[in-house]
Amino acid sequence: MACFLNCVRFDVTKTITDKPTSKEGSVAVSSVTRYSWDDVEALTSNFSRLIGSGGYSSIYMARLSSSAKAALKVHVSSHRLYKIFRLELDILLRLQHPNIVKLLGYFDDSEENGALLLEYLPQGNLQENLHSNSKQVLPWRNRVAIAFQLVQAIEHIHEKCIPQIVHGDIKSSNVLLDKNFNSKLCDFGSAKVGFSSMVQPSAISPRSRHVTMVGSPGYTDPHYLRTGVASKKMDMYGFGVVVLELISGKEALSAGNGEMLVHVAAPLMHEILDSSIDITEDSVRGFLDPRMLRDSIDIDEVKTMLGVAALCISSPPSLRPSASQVTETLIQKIPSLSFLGSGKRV
Ligand SMILES: Nc1ncnc2c1ncn2[C@@H]1O[C@H](COP(=O)(O)OP(=O)(O)OP(=O)(O)O)[C@@H](O)[C@H]1O
Repeated sequence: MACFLNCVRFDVTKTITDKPTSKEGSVAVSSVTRYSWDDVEALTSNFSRLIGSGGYSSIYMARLSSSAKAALKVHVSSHRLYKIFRLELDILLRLQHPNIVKLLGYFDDSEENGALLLEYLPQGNLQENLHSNSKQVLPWRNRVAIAFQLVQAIEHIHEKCIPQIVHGDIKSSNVLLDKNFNSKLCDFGSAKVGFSSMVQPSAISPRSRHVTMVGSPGYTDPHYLRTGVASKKMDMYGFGVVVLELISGKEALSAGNGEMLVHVAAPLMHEILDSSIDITEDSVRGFLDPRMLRDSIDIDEVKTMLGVAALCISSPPSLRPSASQVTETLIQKIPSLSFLGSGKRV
């Protein structure tokens, strides 16, 4: 299992189109509209329908026309949080990828108020879809596709953008789903931009021991927590936790007993990475989300996904795979992903 990702090298064609490298300044932003506050009020019918909320923002339903919906993310008004809005705006203006939420427009008073008009994702976030009892159970094929699309979004920001971007907060509530359950990465308010692989958070200075940590409980890379050094590998750690959520249907941090999924999964992760242990079908099935229809699940695909998760959450970070290595592994080991080329519902 040690060479899990490096052993597989075939000449394959990706099933989802990768846009050419987003060279700095080369992405057309002409289709992004700058709105006035009056426009914002009109688009949201005076903020009449709240569809989501986060630590820094409230998200409202907006209508561009009688049929076209959008989502308006209004950042909390403050001088400090304005910087987060600007960061997210500047990043989204440069990003164009089918698995990253699309920016349609924005409002900016250049002081402390900002809002982003985003494409509307009608199925909400992945966390709700996995953990809310009111939602339909996601079939295995959708879960594999969501992981595949998420890692392609990460590959794009890590390896195909100049300057490169670390998202900084990969978690299931930052993965949105469209009507066909295709995934789109959102929330770039914790991102780090403009370095090749590693950066110290700007809040660290020789004089100050104070560090502004980013990340969410259950998803945060322990290496980052120890060192305060953000890197692409912290995104791969968050991705590994999301893959464990997709396989098990368990929350990254249990609301019931406060247990972390990475701890629950640890014994299985050790077995998966230990090439001397032949992992049994029973132990793999024992970890699967019990709500899924078992008959339709290929156990080798589950083993592949578990192997990816195990490497992504492994420490030290240098042993973790890159996003492109994971993409390649999934393409080679999960042939059913080829259906994604058709753009149809799984
Ligand atoms: N484009 C969208 N379409 C539909 N729902 C959305 C959209 N954008 C955000 N949401 C909903 O709002 C929630 C919060 O969005 P987001 O993560 O961008 O906010 P935040 O303030 O940055 O949150 P955080 O506390 O994670 O930093 C999402 O989990 C999702 O449920």
